[in-house]
Amino acid sequence: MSEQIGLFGESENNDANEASSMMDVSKRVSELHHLLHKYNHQYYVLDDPSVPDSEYDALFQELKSLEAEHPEFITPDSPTQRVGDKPLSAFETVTHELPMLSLDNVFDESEFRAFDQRIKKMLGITDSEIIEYACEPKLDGIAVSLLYENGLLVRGATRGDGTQGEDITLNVRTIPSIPLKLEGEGYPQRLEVRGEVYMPKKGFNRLNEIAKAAGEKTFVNPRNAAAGSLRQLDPKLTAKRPLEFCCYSAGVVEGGSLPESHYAVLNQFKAWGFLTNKEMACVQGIDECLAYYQNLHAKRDDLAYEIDGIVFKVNRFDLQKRLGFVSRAPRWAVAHKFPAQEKITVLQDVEFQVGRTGAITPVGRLEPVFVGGVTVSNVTLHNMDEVERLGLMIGDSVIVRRAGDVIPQVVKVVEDRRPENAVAVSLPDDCPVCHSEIERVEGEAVARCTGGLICAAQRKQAFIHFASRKAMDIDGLGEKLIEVLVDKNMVTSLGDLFRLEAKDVAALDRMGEKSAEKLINSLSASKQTTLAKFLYSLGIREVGEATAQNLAKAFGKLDAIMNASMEQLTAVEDIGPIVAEHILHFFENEANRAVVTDLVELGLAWDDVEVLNPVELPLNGQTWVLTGTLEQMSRTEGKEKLQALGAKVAGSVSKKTHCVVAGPGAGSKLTKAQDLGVDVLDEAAFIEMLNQYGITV
Ligand SMILES: NC(=O)c1ccc[n+]([C@@H]2O[C@H](COP(=O)([O-])OP(=O)(O)OC[C@H]3O[C@@H](n4cnc5c(N)ncnc54)[C@H](O)[C@@H]3O)[C@@H](O)[C@H]2O)c1
Ligand SMILES: [Zn+2]
Repeated sequence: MSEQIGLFGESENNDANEASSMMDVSKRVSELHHLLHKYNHQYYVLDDPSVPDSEYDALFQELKSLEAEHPEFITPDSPTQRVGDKPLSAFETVTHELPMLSLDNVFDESEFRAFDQRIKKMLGITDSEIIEYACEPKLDGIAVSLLYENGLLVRGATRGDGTQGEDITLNVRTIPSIPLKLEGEGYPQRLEVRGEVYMPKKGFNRLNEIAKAAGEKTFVNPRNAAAGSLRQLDPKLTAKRPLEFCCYSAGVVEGGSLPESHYAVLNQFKAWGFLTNKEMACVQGIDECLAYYQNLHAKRDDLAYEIDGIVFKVNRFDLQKRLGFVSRAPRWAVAHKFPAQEKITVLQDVEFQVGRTGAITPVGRLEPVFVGGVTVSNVTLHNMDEVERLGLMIGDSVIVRRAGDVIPQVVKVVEDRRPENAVAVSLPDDCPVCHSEIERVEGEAVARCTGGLICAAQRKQAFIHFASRKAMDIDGLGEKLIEVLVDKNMVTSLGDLFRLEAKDVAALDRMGEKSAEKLINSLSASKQTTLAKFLYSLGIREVGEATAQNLAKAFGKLDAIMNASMEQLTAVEDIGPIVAEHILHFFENEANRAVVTDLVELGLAWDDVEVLNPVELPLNGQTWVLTGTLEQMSRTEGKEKLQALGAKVAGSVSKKTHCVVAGPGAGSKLTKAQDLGVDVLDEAAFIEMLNQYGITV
């Protein structure tokens, strides 16, 4: 470059430009060193990467091309010159007798063809000649070396920094596919077998489900799960993890010999009891390699384990020997990577959707990102527990994963990229569709709209349930007809059904005068019902037939149920605090009450049943929230005491909250209470109040 600039003769200016551009390069190179060292440490040592591989690979490629243009910046400690990272001293150190290297990557066909050409050039063969390649899936796990002496497994080690790894003998011994003793005969006295320890997808999903259910940290992907599981200090933990080992090369060989080609060696290993990959093949030339790549790419999602590309190796050992190595990788092999399944993007917003059953689902709006073969711009965040578990804020950079046909997921927040103006995600107080209050029952992950009867998002479901056989049993009013009536806005509220006129119904597709007449008649006949059926037909959450009957028997009158307190409701057979809370929420909603009144005015009727005497309680009609840690009692105990006084205990603060009890460590709920001007009690004041009502702690 300097020569060229010199030729143009614009020396002074260009020298200055060049100097400053060299400064820029130098600065960027050291930035890249810093970042890649950090990511290496997180990935190889901590088994907890903060960025996806695609991000790492892009930075690595950037450094490689800067170094290619400016070789003066290549230093021995550059990440491009090294393998992995030095492991921690938690395990004994193993010095590899032969270094364990990495692989060069290519990302597209032209880079791959360039690799083939480079090899041919080095071997001094013409372009028309063909090289034999061994093809294997690139298993996404962790490289392991196994040493056998006289056929017995004597040592297992991680790759570490390629020169020194960790002694994980006790851990590898727990992996069923690793033979403790070689089968058959003819093996060298000392034999090092290398391969990948990985976690098949099924086991990975199960492991994460268990962790999620326990509210624990989940693994981002099977690779990190495998690495984390293998490097447990307690081999009993490793033994519980579903790990597999698949061999892919030999290391040290003494006191014996191996076949002359890579493919033959792997087949020999298989005969000695190792698992080899079923997909491996030996092909002639680059075009067959590309066909193999396409074929396996198409099968990628159906494989039982995760792969992130294909490894192609020159099959003949004599050729491998002539090609040799560069600092961190052999020249005779390359990994052709698949498009990334994990990418970083920005969470621009979180919106809340209402499902057919009223479930409120937070949905992340993403800066569109191409991942796993599609552009993803929305991602379900499932529920608020999940949002909290991930620690998500709007504005965050997040890792989005889309593997196979599994729906895209946010798997992690890239914490050190959180902008200063990041905004907490909070559940709205009201349903975005009908503006009814959203309830989030303590202990339940899913929040719901309480406007069951009036919420357009839930309307069809509400009508279908209302008309069903065990509810109002309206003959001739099936799901299809309901869909049409709702879509045409002929009914919006349940009462509208009884205002339908035969002539309007008869005008609908596939309805004649006769069937319209029949429908109107059965609607009118259904009006005489029982209190239990009527209650059931309202579709209150978790109020099934039996609960509806118990309610009817216990209260006798609809009014009494509509105004019942927590204490009265939980006194009813089989009604616990959660169901009681659903009933309370339902009838607290003015719109729901209006629908019920409308139906009664339209003539829905039933005979009264004998009544229980209601009890009045001091906190009837009040909603309380507990947050932070209580020291004199558990949160559950606090909740039970409040309920015993007739209060409802909710999981989130809204303007309808009567009072918040805040212990140490209270966070966003306390802030929200203060913002809304809701009363706040500390634990001492709370206990004092309980005492006043005769409840001792
Ligand atoms: N996300 C991060 O922060 C982060 C950090 C460091 C590295 N990485 C990822 O790791 C890669 C570099 O890791 P690497 O140095 O282990 O190299 P590599 O994964 O690119 O390739 C070498 C490794 O491939 C594995 N492998 C799987 N199947 C194989 C087969 N059939 N034959 C031979 N080897 C096979 C072996 O473990 C071997 O050590 C990067 O490309 C990047 O994607 C990510
Ligand atoms: Zn709603």
